[in-house]
Amino acid sequence: MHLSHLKLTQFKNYESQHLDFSPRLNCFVGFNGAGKTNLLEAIYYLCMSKGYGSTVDQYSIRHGDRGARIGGTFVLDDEREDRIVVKLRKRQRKVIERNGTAYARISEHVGRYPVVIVTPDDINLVLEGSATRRKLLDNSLSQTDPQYLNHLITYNRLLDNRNARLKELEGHPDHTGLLGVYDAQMEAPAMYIFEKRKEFVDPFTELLTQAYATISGRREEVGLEYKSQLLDTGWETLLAERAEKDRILQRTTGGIHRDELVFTQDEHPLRRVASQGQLKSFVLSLKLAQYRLLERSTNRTPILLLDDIFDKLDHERVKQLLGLVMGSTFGQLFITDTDPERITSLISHDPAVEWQRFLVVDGVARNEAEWKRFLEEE
Ligand SMILES: Nc1ncnc2c1ncn2[C@@H]1O[C@H](COP(=O)(O)OP(=O)(O)OP(=O)(O)O)[C@@H](O)[C@H]1O
Repeated sequence: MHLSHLKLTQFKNYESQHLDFSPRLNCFVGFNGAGKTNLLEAIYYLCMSKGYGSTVDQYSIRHGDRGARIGGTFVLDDEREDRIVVKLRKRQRKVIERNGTAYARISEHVGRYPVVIVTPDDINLVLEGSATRRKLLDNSLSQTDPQYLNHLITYNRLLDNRNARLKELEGHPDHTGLLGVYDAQMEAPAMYIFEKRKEFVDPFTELLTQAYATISGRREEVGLEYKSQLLDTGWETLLAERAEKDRILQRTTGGIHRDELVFTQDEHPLRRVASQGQLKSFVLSLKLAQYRLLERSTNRTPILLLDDIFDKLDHERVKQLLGLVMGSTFGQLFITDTDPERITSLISHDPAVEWQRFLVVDGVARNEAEWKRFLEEE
């Protein structure tokens, strides 16, 4: 599977942009702030129906405009084409269409066109709080199981309602029984998510170990452990045990929103024992394991987006990573770089790799032939 075409209208710093891509490697080259990452973001929108990280839909609309449109054509393995359009409008629900028909639920879209993004911020998977690691779980499982995403959306909505109710009560007992209603409604989504997260760990760890050995060539054994309050107790008991604490703290202290993934190196907490280099290798391995897991579960080759890897990763690791992902077992790649020569020198030794380089200047991206024509016409 690959993305053959991208069409942007009023998206971030792009007014109007059409791009045709290579099925293998595509590089976006340009100065800082030119709009390279915005192109990766647009591709991510097409696959995941949203931007990555903390991107907010409203801020993806070009300043001063009232709406944005991202259109893309995916070519599937049997040569069929799927046309996807994401429409963002100020203060309105976003609409996603597949071959001209809008989805009733956006969760029906996620997972059809699997994607993995590698960014310098990935190091936060190790350094920051547990929410970033739950996102890794949720991102992977949402792409492989539409039910998972539906349950997650339901759970988060009920959790918000429950927390709002606890605040409203200001530490007093709930005589209306509303909290009990939320508790009962949360059980099915919570247990579904818990079971899926538990099942995720073993196959993922195996892929992680393989990826780490390839990237680092080292002997340390890396792993991960899933921690959940639900491993020790059932849903009803958990909430009953925490009822008093919840009332006093005015928030929900038990549930799958408190789950944690613990990363280990030779059975020690990774963060405590790993060197900087080992941390970076580990984080890349997480993403490559995610890639393989998605490939296996969706039966499609995911799209791989590599953002800013040259500026933040050391040269050796970048070389190793590129050598790996340009191999025949990977699919379509999109890479950003500020230096037009660097990427060329790294990949030009492999004539088998079909690639396309785009120069990005202030919200305009063109391949080399297009730039030449444009400059001749000027
Ligand atoms: N909603 C928006 N409307 C207009 N411009 C926007 C909008 N959101 C972001 N931008 C602009 O997009 C540019 C940032 O683009 P992007 O992050 O893609 O740059 P980049 O080429 O990846 O840079 P770097 O090399 O620094 O990562 C900035 O100039 C920013 O002002």
